[in-house]
Amino acid sequence: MQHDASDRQSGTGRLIYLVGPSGSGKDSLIDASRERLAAAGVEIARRVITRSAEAKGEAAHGVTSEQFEALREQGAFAMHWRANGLDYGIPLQVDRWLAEGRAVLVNGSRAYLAEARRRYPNLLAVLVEVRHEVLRERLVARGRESAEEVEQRLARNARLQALADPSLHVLDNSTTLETAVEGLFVLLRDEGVLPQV
Ligand SMILES: Nc1ncnc2c1ncn2[C@@H]1O[C@H](COP(=O)(O)OP(=O)(O)O)[C@@H](O)[C@H]1O
Ligand SMILES: O=P(O)(O)OC[C@H]1O[C@H](OP(=O)(O)OP(=O)(O)O)[C@H](O)[C@@H]1O
Repeated sequence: MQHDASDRQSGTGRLIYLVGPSGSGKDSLIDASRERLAAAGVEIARRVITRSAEAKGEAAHGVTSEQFEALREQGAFAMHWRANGLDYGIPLQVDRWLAEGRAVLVNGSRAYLAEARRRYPNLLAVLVEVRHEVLRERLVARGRESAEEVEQRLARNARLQALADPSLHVLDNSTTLETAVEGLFVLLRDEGVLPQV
């Protein structure tokens, strides 16, 4: 049967919707926080992406466009969007975790934020930000995209920055990853996702 996530209740758990420009450090922050998040009972959604399997530095599940389309038709995704010439899907498992009352962290898209909020009205939106000059350096240093793709990502960032959502909680990752991890945990405690220590 085909599912449409908009038909479903979002459950009682809290969705942590992490966004930010490509290269701002979302994946790095998630990786660096993984053990502490697990210990705190926060689940992390594994994205499905039509990115080639050789792509470096990605903890996502890589599929072909045909496989992605088949999964979408089967209703395998709680959310999905297209950006940077790629399809991204968030597995339906997220809704099961939320229904169990668990907090779930998702590496999301800024362009999809309004739709995500419509589906999960109590989501916590967190924006990972870095200074502009740092962003270019990090994208180039990551070495995953071509020079043209890096420019396209920077241009997309400039466009999306203009649409900044005032409800976003900003987390700076211009300095060390440890500082950003600490900031994430402070935010999760301040927002009541995790208990105060
Ligand atoms: N605080 C940081 N200091 C230095 N390098 C970082 C930091 N955070 C991320 N990076 C590096 O920047 C690049 C982009 O990070 P990544 O996590 O892939 O970003 P995103 O998932 O947002 O696209 C990677 O090469 C990563 O190792
Ligand atoms: O609408 P935007 O906020 O621009 O986001 C669009 C997509 O780009 C980012 O993924 P990307 O493939 O760049 O993954 P990465 O940045 O985590 O490597 C982000 O995780 C979204 O899936």
